[in-house]
Amino acid sequence: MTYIDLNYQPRESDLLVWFRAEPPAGKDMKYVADRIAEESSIGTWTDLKTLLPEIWEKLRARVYEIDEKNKYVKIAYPLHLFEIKNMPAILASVAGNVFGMKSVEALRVLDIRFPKELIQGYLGPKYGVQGVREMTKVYDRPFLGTIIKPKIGLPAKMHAEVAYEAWVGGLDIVKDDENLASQEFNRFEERLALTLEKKDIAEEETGEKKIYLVNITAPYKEMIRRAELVQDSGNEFVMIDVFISGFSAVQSYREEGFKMAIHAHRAMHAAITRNPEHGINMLTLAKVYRLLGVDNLHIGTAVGKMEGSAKEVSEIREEIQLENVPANESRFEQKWYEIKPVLAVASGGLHPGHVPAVVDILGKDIVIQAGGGVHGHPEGTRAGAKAMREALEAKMQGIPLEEYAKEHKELREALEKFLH
Ligand SMILES: O=C(O)[C@@](O)(COP(=O)(O)O)[C@H](O)[C@H](O)COP(=O)(O)O
Ligand SMILES: [Mg+2]
Repeated sequence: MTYIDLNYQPRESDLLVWFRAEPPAGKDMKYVADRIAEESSIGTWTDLKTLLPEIWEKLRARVYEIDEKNKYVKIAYPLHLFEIKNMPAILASVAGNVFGMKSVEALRVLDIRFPKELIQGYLGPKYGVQGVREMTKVYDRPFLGTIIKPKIGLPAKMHAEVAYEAWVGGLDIVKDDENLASQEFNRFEERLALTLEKKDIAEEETGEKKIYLVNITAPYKEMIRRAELVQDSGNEFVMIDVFISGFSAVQSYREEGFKMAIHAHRAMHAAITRNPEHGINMLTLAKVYRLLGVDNLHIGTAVGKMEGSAKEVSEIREEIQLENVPANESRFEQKWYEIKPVLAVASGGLHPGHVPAVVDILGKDIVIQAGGGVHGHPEGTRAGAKAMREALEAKMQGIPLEEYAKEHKELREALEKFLH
C-alpha cells in the first residue's frame, strides 16, 4: 500500500503541507514521500492487521506532488484526520514524528495551507493591526518601541524610570525582555505597578497613548494569574514567549478571553526555523500564531543582528497581514477569511540608521523596536528614543537621514556612534 497518489486533486477542505525532503542514501523521493505521508497520518513502519479499509480510504494522507529537482513533496490531509480546534494535535500529525525518522535524511516544512473549515475554528487576533492603531490613535506610520536593557538586572524602580525616559523621548512602546519574569530584584507585581505609574505620567506629558508590553511568560497557571493582574491594572497588552510557552498554552490563553492584546516574542524559534534543510520555517510558525490569535509577532528585520533575509521577512509579513496570500515558488495560496492581520515586529540589533531600510522592506504596519539602539545612545535612553523618532520623521517625510541629522542632534549622535 502506498500513500503516493499523483493523480489526486486536493479538495478545498484538505489541509496541505509543502515539505522539502532529503531521501536517505540509496532511496528516492517516492520512498521518502511515502514514509512522510505514512507516519504523519495513519501508518507506521510495517503493514497493520488492524488497519480497517474504511480508515485507509477516509483518513490516509495523499502525496499528490513530488518535485524531484527541488526535493519538494506536497501532501494532502483529509480534515477528518484532525480534531479541528486542537492545534497541538494537528501539528503532532503533520509536523511531529516525521522529523526524527531514519527513513528521512532531512525534512523541512515550507508551508501549511489551512482550509476554511479549520480556520473558522480559531479566533485569530483580538485586535490585530487596526485594533492596535485604534487603541493608540497612531494611524499613518510604523510604531516605535524599545526593550528595557540590560535585559535582566535593573531593579523594578529603575526599570520604570528607563521606560519613562523612552516614552517621553518619543517611543510608543516599551517592552520587557524575553527572559525578564519575576526575578528577586524585579518582582512582576512591583514592576507592573511602577511602570504603569510612569506610563500615565508619560501619556500626560506627551499627550500620546503609550504601550507597555509586560512579560507574563511563566508556567501556565502562574501566567494566567499574572494576566489577571494585568487586566485588573487596565494595561492594554501582555507579552508572551509563544514558542517557549507552546502551542497548547498560546491557544488556551487566547481562548481565556482576556481583554489585553498579545505581543508574541518568538525566542527559541531559531532552534527549529534556522536550518534550511531541516525543521519548520518561520513562515509556517507565523501562520499558526496568526490563527491562534496573537496581535503582534516578531518576524525579523533583514538588516539587524538576527538571521533572516529581506525576501523571507517580507513574505512572512505578507502571510500575517494579507487577507488573501498569493502562491509563489515556495508558498501555497492562503485565504484568511475573518482572521485579522497581525502587526509585524522588526527587532534585533536595530538603531536609528536602520529605520528607512526596515520601512522599505516591511512597510508601515510594523513595530520598529530597538534595545541597544536606544539605551546605547551616547546621551542615554531619552536621546536614543528621540533619535529613533527623528529617523522615522525623516523617513516619513522622504528626507535622507544624514540630511535630517544636520538639524537633529540626537539623530546625528546616533548615526555617528552606530554607523561611523
Ligand atoms: O534580546 C534581544 O536581542 C531583543 O530584545 C532585541 O534587542 P536589541 O535591540 O538590543 O538587539 C529581542 O529579543 C530580539 O529582537 C528577538 O529577536 P527576533 O525579533 O528576531 O525574534
Ligand atoms: Mg530580547
